[in-house]
Amino acid sequence: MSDPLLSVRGFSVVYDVDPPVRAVTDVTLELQRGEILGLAGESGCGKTTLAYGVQRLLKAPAVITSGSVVFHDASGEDIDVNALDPEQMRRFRWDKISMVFQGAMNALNPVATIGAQLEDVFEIHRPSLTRRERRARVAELLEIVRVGAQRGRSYPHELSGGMRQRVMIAMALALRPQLMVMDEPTTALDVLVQREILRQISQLRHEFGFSVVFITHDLPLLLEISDRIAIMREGEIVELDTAENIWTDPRDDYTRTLLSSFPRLTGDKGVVAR
Ligand SMILES: Nc1ncnc2c1ncn2[C@@H]1O[C@H](COP(=O)(O)OP(=O)(O)OP(=O)(O)O)[C@@H](O)[C@H]1O
Repeated sequence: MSDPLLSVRGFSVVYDVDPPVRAVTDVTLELQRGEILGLAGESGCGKTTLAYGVQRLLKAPAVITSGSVVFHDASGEDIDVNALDPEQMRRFRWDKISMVFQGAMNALNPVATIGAQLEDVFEIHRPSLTRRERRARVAELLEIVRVGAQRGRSYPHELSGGMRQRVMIAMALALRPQLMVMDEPTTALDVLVQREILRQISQLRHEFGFSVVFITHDLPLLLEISDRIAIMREGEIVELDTAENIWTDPRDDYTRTLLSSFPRLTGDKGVVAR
């Protein structure tokens, strides 16, 4: 049954430079509640522009030239993202969406403990919580992402890259968003750590019920983790289907070309259980 979280219709973005770059052209897609949607395509095809554009996170020279974005809130309300004023937009982003970037782990403050940084999120965005409640939430989050509550007292440099990226995921989960956008979130990590984190994200979204838009060049990884995959080429979505169908029965020539460029895809499918 269809239960969309986000409906994007006819969405286009142009970078107003000379000559103009049509980065995203007439994209229409529906993201389902609780699903992991992979965005795949070679460098420069417009993945990041699309993912940031629908949250209105792009700055000049980017111009959204057409399209609508509707967020179907868990409360039942439909939010027309284009109609929000800047203050409403800011609150919407914090309450409903979170983002994890490549190298986000390096954005942690080196002179504050992990626990203090997580507590800050609650202090700012959930001011009604008592200190005790904040601490309990932080401990719980650190357990959820398997960093361990006792690590709250550690400074970022005392943790491995994988641990720090888990802390960033904890931070992204803190306010219980309905959508998590992950832009190459694990690219800087070694393959085993990457797998372990992805397996966990997949489990967490079942538990918490959020949807994920997962952006990466790594199509084999997307085939493992995604429910559906959108293949982008030169700003357009050329194919959008279940990971299964993209893997076994790709319809578009470009999808086939992209699949054949990954030698890893000749063997068995990987280990990330969806
Ligand atoms: N600030 C900018 N000014 C002009 N053109 C830009 C700007 N940012 C991106 N572009 C162009 O827009 C197109 C889409 O870029 P985008 O970063 O969205 O692609 P991508 O698929 O996310 O690439 P990557 O995987 O390398 O991040 C590219 O042709 C890029 O050169």
